[in-house]
Amino acid sequence: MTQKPVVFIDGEAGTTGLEIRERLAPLPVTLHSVDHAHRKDPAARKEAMQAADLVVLCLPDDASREAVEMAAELGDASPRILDASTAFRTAPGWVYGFPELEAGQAEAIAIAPCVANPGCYPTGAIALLRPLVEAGVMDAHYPVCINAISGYSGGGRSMIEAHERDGSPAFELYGLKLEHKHVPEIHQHAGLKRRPVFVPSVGHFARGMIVSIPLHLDDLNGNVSGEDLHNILEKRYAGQDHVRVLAAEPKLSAEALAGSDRMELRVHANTQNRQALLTARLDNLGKGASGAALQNIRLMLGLNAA
Ligand SMILES: NC(=O)C1=CN([C@@H]2O[C@H](COP(=O)(O)OP(=O)(O)OC[C@H]3O[C@@H](n4cnc5c(N)ncnc54)[C@H](OP(=O)(O)O)[C@@H]3O)[C@@H](O)[C@H]2O)C=CC1
Ligand SMILES: CC(=O)N[C@@H](CCC(=O)OP(=O)(O)O)C(=O)O
Repeated sequence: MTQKPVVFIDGEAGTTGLEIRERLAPLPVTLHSVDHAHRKDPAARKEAMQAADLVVLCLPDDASREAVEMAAELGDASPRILDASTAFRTAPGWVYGFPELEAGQAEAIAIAPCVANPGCYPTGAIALLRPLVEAGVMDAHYPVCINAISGYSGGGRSMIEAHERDGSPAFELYGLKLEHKHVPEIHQHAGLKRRPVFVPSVGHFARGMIVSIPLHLDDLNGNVSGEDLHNILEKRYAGQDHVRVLAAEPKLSAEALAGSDRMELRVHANTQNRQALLTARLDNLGKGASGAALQNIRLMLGLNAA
């Protein structure tokens, strides 16, 4: 009998770590943990890394960078790494953990030593934009503006605690310096040459997300209709379990996919006004974090039949 691969989740008590742990429970892997009291003890974490085939980092960015340095010090005993933070998503040498990104991406993830799990907002934005840029319909210099709303679990333990006490706003725009940490990732992996404007917001609901991108159809190439955009996305994601391209709806609730690992893409168009709105709906903790992490873990450990 072959041995089960050993997985260590560094940050397993956090919001993302706990969700990954739950999703791993039914899979043929051995989970290696560090005693809660020692969860920030570098020596204990390094020992756990040494015992693991795969380390999943569910930590703030700086702690992730430290963990990667720690793993590198193990030399030949260094485990493979899946990082859920923002730290390495545009870093050379790291594979971007979005299996649906393009042909060959899932295969690249399967053999990569280091994989960066995508951000929640970028997952929606890149899924909508990249196929249009690659099809030549959207110029890479198009002035893209992205609006998004997330459930408060997107802000991790501290934001969850703040919202679950009294007094958190029902709806809040943030990132108003227009330098949110996800912009470089969207810019690079969507294939854009011009930096997009990104306006995130958070609502007083636990989980769920909508990313929406308004477009002027006359500023796209090839005199395209909303139906053409839908067809490009539909063809691109045909056969993908986690990404569905669906018909436009009159209304969208951000919470509808809470608890799911799927993402829904739609094109809402007004033919007469030559305008369209692209939308991606997902769970920030599902396809936006732990669900995507599980897709990557399965690929990295060859567990897709399990
Ligand atoms: N929440 C979300 O929707 C998403 C989050 N992510 C990313 O996942 C990562 C984790 O986020 P999230 O789970 O939300 O955050 P949380 O704050 O909920 O969890 C972070 C965990 O890391 C622990 N931790 C902090 N510093 C260290 C350290 N030096 N060594 C070991 N453990 C440490 C924390 O412990 P303690 O609480 O005791 O300090 C906590 O358990 C972040 O990089 C985030 O960007 C990615 C996609 C979506
Ligand atoms: C509501 C909220 O605060 N959301 C977080 C994004 C979620 C996150 O930190 O995760 P990833 O970078 O790993 O996707 C933020 O805007 O910083």
